[in-house]
Amino acid sequence: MKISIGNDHAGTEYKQAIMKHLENKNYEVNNYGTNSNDSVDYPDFVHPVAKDVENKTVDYGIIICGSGNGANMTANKHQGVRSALCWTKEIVALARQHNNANILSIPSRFVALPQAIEMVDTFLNTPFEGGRHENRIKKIPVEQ
Ligand SMILES: O=C(CO)[C@H](O)[C@H](O)[C@H](O)COP(=O)(O)O
Repeated sequence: MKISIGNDHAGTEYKQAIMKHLENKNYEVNNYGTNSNDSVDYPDFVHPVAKDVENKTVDYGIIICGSGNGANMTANKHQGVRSALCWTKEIVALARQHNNANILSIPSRFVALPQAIEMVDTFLNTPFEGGRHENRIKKIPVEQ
């Protein structure tokens, strides 16, 4: 499974730990940075992740910023992206089961690192339920 990951300065520490965790499990990970704690603008690091998901060159994206909101808003501007801002593993499970979320947005300043890692595992291992949820997600895009 291929995953793209991107973050701002508030997410660097979490990103590094999540990448290590994923690579230990043999996931293929594209890291778009940032890789330092210097202040940056989250869209510069989130758009590349969302483009990969939009173009289906990866299976999933993981994005991290302080509140998760800026990253989530940015990702959801891309066609076919369903990015979910989550702060518990239960919400993550629902985002996969009901919404077929393809990007997980983690608010690093509001969840502990072990919980964030647990959320990532839940995200990657929970299937979409389909059924009644299929029609609903088809209605999400604004008609052109
Ligand atoms: O974009 C955000 C809010 O939606 C993220 O939480 C950022 O990480 C945050 O705004 C960064 O804040 P800082 O004061 O510049 O560190």
